[in-house]
Amino acid sequence: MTNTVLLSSSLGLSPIKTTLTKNCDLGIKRRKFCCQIKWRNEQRNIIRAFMAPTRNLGHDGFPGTEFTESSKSGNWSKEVKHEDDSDVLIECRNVYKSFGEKHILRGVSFKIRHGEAVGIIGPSGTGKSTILKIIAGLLAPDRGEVYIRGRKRLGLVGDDEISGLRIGLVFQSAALFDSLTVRENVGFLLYENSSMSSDQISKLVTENLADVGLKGVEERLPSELSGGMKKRVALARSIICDITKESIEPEVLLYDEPTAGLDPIASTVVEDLIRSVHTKDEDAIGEPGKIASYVVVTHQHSTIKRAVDRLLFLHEGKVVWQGMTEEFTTSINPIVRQFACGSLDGPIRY
Ligand SMILES: Nc1ncnc2c1ncn2[C@@H]1O[C@H](COP(=O)(O)OP(=O)(O)OP(=O)(O)O)[C@@H](O)[C@H]1O
Repeated sequence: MTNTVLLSSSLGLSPIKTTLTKNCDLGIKRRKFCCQIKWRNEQRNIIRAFMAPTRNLGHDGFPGTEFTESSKSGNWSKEVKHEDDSDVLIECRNVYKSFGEKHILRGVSFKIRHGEAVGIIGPSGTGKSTILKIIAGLLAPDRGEVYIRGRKRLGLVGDDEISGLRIGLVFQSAALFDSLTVRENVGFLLYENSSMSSDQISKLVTENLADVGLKGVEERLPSELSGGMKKRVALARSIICDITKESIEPEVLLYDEPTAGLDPIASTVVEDLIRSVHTKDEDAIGEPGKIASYVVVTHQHSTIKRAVDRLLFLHEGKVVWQGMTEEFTTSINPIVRQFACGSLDGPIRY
């Protein structure tokens, strides 16, 4: 079984992060808190990936895809036509999620296909991070289903019967372990869960850091890195995998606001990095990326334009619009128009 790299965060995994950070700060070394990590790992995604065959792609990059925006029916969600669904990696079907009295997701449906770079946008508090956690298997929907390569997910990520895809989540904060070096952070799961030697892991860490454009930072502590460098280290940690396994599996990466808090240039670096680890692109050392598909939750226009091809707009618990990135600014959907220009006038109320 292969552990998906799930990174702790201030968002969804606060118990882990809190525990880890506390232990790190107390100077307790990796071996001690690995018991906790191992316990948590059992709840992590342990999913095997099988890459769907490459297909003949249409002009928009997706097989037989056709988008039409129609306001006549009152349904602003795009009609998407596909020849077949054999390349669907993840599907959310009519997903509902409430927290107490707060009904956050109220029938969310969409598909993520092999090779796609998808953005999820929408007003604050509309459930974007929640849907990412549901896709990653960290949260269970109250109603509705999540299908992973056509197989219905039962329960959370620890279920062994879930198979077909490794799903990694890169949280909003880079969430590196404070008292571990960059090398230990990036190689963390391999040190703990693989049969690779320290030398092998060390070499792989250096290669993965090079993939994200970082050199010579292996022995630094996170506190010695800039915000943008931390995000890149987190990205390296999310794409590293055990090379001694028979098949090196592609995976889906979910990014929760990867450029939040970065200056425009650092954002561009991270956006290009997200592109470069995609199988359709090349990483910093000219090799094809390892990520089959990815989903980015973002508020940043630059990230929308630069890092994704297709958008899902979440509002009041539903996908109210979807379309290609270039259609975002020209859409006649009043919700999208208001959001695109940041107007106070329109259907979105704060
Ligand atoms: N574990 C939880 N317990 C209680 N409420 C929660 C929990 N997780 C999320 N929520 C609430 O659900 C709503 C949606 O949260 P979520 O983080 O998914 O929104 P978001 O669209 O990602 O927001 P933002 O764009 O501001 O990051 C919020 O009101 C949040 O407070």
